Amino acid sequence: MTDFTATRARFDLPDGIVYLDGNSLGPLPRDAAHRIARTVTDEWGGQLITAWNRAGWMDQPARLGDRIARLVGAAPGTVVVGDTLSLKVTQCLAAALQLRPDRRVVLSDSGNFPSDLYMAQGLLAALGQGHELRVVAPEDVEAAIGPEVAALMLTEVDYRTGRKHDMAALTAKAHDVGALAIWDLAHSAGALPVDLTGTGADFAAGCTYKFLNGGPGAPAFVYVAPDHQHVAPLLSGWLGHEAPFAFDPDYRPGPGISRMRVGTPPVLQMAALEAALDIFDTVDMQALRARSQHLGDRLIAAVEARCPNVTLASPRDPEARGSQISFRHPEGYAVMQALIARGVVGDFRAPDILRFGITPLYIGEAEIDRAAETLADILDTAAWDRPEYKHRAAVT
Ligand SMILES: Cc1ncc(COP(=O)(O)O)c(C=O)c1O
Ligand SMILES: Nc1c(O)cccc1C(=O)C[C@H](N)C(=O)O
Repeated sequence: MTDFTATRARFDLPDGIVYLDGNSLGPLPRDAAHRIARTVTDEWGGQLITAWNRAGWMDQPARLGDRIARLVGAAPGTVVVGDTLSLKVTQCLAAALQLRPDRRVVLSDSGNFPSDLYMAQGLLAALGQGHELRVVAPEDVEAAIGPEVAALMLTEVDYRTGRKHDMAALTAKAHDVGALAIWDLAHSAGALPVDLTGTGADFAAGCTYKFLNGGPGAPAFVYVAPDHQHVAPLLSGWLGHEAPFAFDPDYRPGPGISRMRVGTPPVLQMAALEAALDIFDTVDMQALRARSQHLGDRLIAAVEARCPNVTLASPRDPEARGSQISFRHPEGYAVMQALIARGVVGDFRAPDILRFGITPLYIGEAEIDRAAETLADILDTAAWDRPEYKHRAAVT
């Protein structure tokens, strides 16, 4: 059982706001400010350099990794936090290619987040071994998994539509042809149950500032299946070294997942993430999923009943989507600005997608209903049709 009234009380949300953008940046856990203040004042201020040992800063990436491991169905010692998701995906891809030296194709899909594709392009070019990044439509991925594929590199939940891949089936298909599977869990971790061990995923990475609520700039996490932890890391930074404080000029990878560390961990961000993960300690991910599906269905039903000019962009089947609902409208950007002006915060993704994150830890039926009613009113009255709502900001 999960008490969602209790989890709601653990977030500091502005009054009057319906926050449906936790799929991009989670809100502030109430304990985070206090936890960061304590890290700043008692640890940084009071303990200075000794805090790396006394306050446990140096081991925090592994401790937080183990806490995230529980949420993504991974064993202790298989997850570590640090760096950004773009970098962690790159490390995963490099490791997978090292394990499949005779193959030259990396298979991904057009629903993947562009940064993953960009990083793959950069890595493959730098390797200079003639690898091809093959990008197919999401629905064509399964058929495209063939014996030439070294690695399947996918984001489980599409950032635009919320469409969810079948991680177990695609990983199994990849393994059938001798390929490895890398999963980006940016829109999965903290949003729905993930079973990295059970699906046999080879590598995975995710960010902690979305559904996990670790705050802007919170570090990413990376998962390496136990069988692959012997691979030499692409980014051979000193904190992934076997003995960082030996200051040996030659790199020797550290044991297990520790070799996926690169450099100095973000101590203040980790303090915030720790506070966010405390909330997840009280959460049953199956209960979270059930409530997310119910709230998503409710939003779809309310919007479709009242807003004939928007079309559903997410799968109608709750099992086939993650924890966001997207709709299309030709004036989506202006409509979203009008919604935000009325306190309903979602976001927009080009060319025409209105995105609403469904986050049961702090969103309930009342917020879903208010969002749908506000959207209907904005569309009925064309309240979006104002120049100030059409002017695009740098960050959308
Ligand atoms: C699916 C996905 N992958 C990768 C990224 C990039 O993450 P980062 O900016 O932390 O590198 C994002 C979001 O920014 C994302 O949604
Ligand atoms: N990481 C972000 C940022 O630094 C600024 C604005 C947005 C983001 C995001 O995470 C976007 C997100 N990946 C998305 O799904 O669109």
